[in-house]
Amino acid sequence: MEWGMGLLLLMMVMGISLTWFWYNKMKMKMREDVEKKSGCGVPEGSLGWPLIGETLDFIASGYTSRPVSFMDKRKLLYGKVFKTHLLGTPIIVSTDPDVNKVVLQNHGNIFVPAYPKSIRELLGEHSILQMNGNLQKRLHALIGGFLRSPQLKARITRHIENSVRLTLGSWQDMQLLHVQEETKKITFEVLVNVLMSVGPGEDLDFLKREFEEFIKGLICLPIKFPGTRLYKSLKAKQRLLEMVKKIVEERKSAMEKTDEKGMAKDAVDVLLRDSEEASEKQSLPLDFISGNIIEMMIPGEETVPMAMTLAVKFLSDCPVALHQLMEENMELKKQKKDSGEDYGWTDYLSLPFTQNVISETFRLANIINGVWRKALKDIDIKGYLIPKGWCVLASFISVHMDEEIYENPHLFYPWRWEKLGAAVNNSSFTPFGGGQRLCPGLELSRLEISIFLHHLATTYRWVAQEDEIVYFPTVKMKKKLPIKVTPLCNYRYNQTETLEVLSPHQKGAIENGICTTASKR
Ligand code: HEM
Repeated sequence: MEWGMGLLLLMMVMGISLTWFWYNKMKMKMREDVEKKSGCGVPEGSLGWPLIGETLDFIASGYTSRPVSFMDKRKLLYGKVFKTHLLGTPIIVSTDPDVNKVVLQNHGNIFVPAYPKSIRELLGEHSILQMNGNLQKRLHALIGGFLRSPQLKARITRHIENSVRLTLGSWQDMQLLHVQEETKKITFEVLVNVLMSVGPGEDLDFLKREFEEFIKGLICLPIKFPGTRLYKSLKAKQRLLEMVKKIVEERKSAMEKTDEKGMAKDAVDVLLRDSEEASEKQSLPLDFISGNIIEMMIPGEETVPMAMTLAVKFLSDCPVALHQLMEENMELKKQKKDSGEDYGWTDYLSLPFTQNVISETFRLANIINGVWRKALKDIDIKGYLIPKGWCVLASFISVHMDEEIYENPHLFYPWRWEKLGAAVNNSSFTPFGGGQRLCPGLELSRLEISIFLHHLATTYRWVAQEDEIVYFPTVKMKKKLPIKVTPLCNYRYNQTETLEVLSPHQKGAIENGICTTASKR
């Protein structure tokens, strides 16, 4: 028995040693071949252990308060672009804004999206997030044009306001609430409205339930049989597809019955109209439209509520910024009250400090920390060779946390944007990606967050409980950010211009409406 165990152990050791030897040999050969061909070098770096590479170190850094430490360590050893091995793939990581720019600007002939297998399975090959070439460009232009249009922004502003007011209103009677959960209520409803005009009710609840089940499988083991996570998520996608397809079909037959051509009311309308105008060969099949409507929910579903949650977190930790944001928003609220006018979408986006808070939140939060691409051919960028077939991670977080670009990069300091100028997407600031895949939801996201912050800051004061940001697999608050709120009419400014809590008696004496008591004017 003992002898048998010994032999087994010996065979295992020999097996591992042989694999290691073979692995290194392949690695060297691959590198020599490519370098010989091109005359420039594959970036330096280590591929780590067989199979797992450096994945454990990468994941471990995602559970610390400095997820960028994985990149920083290697940047020091090998330079701004290095190779490693993550999540089962040898990969070249770029922390250099110029290299990232080339990767993002490429028109799909050198770099194509490369998601992990579970994501690929769930998206399907016809998803805008995976497809390449003319069809991606066409879909991107249609959706981007619709989401950026002033008509949509004007209409959706009313909708977002209602949704925000309803949610904030429900906070009055809550002892403790979780910002991460509450903000999702607002943004999911807005997203579904923009994509397919489904309002509150049973259909919305069904979509929310099934969508949550669907996205649980985005990062999981790519094993597909009854009972596995991936299988359950694919089933949820099927149920979602049935419902969305029904909506699309009903809309199409309604369109055929009328010649009326007003403004498209949602993404379903946009895609159906484009199909109607296109020739037979180019028109988009209904299954394709339904699938893409669901897939477009993925980038919008968690990102916006997380940005709102993190803005609340950063502001709670920085009372000076919170005070300035409140002042600015109170001023707008007073103007609107005095003039009796409704808010327009431009009102929300024209508050400079609030916009700087939002940019700083995006820079620090890194909700999408980078994008993965695959090289279709050998390419040399700034003297770094990226060989055909290799994956590239254009790391946004490393650029956003680079102290050569941002002074004190780990500090929440919205005032930096006053010096840096308007936070437009450029190669050093890419929370929404760039190039031909630049997020079409960029402006809508900023508008939603601005409206949320305005109504929050002019309705409540809050105290946040201790909580931490976790960065892996996606950015989240460990405890969903619990806060206690107090309506702002319970406060007023005292002579030292700080807010003080009013007694019930003082409060009762004020008849001037919910927030005017807090205003200094
Ligand atoms: C804070 C909010 C958001 C962030 C940080 C964000 C970030 C991003 C990033 C980085 C990309 C580029 C992916 C790549 O290059 O592979 C992207 C693409 C995309 N986003 Fe967003 N996004 C946000 C909100 C939204 C919203 C609200 C929508 C929809 C209403 C949306 C729809 C899309 C779509 C359809 C794409 C794919 C574009 C294409 O490949 O052509 N996003 N987003």
